[in-house]
Amino acid sequence: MAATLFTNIKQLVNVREQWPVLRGKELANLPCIDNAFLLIEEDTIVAYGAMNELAKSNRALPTETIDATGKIIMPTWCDSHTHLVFAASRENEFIDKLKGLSYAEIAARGGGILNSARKLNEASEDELFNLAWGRLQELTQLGTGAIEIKSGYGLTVAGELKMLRVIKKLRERSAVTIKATFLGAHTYPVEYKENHQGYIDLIINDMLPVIGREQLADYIDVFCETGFFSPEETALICKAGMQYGLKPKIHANQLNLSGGVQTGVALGAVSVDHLETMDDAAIKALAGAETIGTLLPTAAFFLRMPFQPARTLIDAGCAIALASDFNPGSSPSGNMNLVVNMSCIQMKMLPEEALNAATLNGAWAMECADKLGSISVGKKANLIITKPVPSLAYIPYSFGSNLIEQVMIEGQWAV
Ligand SMILES: N=CN[C@@H](CCC(=O)O)C(=O)O
Ligand SMILES: [Zn+2]
Repeated sequence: MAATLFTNIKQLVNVREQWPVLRGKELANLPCIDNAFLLIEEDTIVAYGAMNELAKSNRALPTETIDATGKIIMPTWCDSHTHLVFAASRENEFIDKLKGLSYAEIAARGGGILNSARKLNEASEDELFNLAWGRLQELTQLGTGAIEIKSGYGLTVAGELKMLRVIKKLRERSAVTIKATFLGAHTYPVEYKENHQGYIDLIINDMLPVIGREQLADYIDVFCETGFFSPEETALICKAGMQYGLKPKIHANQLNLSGGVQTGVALGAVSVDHLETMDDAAIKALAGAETIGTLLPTAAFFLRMPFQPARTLIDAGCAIALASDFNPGSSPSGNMNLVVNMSCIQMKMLPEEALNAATLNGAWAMECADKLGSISVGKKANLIITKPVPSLAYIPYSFGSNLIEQVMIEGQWAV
């Protein structure tokens, strides 16, 4: 059996025998072992501890020993909110934004999501797969070992199914853990601008039955936002998805107090995501729920919006995850290292809180915490091995540097 032993690890990070979802104060507790060893067999973590316990661990000598002096080893990032499958970048809109147009104004001119939808419907499944595959390889090198990917740039029956089939193929061919989310309710297509119920009927009667039959998605998402889908429409669509076993994960409270958080909580959503615009009622609803609040700071950064109130949410006792929102319109980067940097710098999260939110709570927001998100015996060997670094806090502190030396996904080196 192939085994690898890492020795002399400066710090082994997020080591847990139990891995509950972390909320409030618990987020600041990041268990670590200094001067540690870590043993993996095939694709699985089988032992770890302090170096002085290695002799006692009573294991046969592994086939490979790697000296990790000066380096940190931690679980790979669990990025629980992305739109990784898209046909083309949108840097022209970026220029429009630099010239002063708002996100809503660009959307009203047929840009934004509708622009991506036009291009996606013209692209072939193979083209979309190849583009998404390239992005996934890049993100793996940046330490992402689990990722959620949404549809939502099709907005037609054929387009939405094409996106979900691309995600299915990515899942079949990649060792990265991938979860698929159906986001047919991302916006109203032009032809349904005055006929919202018609598009909702298309989602419920024509898209969901095929998605259910072919098991193309794990989750259902709705962009619950003023000018997009109302809380009532969101609930209707999510309930229809739930009939096919899809659990809700909702775009909520990005641009306005949309009611998305309360709607998501009432539906028992796995997560409500974005949360740039929160009031006391939304914070209270989230704090009292199992639902995870997923913060997407790079989207707030790119759109020059106020950052999510991470401190207030944590102090209120919410469970917080961090994700990239990688998409061509509002977050054209899937770099989770940057997400973690930005969460500390702009949202005042402590390094420990940000690392927990981007690993274990991200895994919970994709319901894969039984296999990923911490260094635990029996979990997958999905590991980030850093370059030599002075301390853990150096990771969010030194923004812009690539501190990752190697990434392991299910026991194999990512190349
Ligand atoms: N807010 C809605 N959806 C995406 C943006 C999509 C786009 O602009 O293409 C988001 O999460 O930010
Ligand atoms: Zn999104």
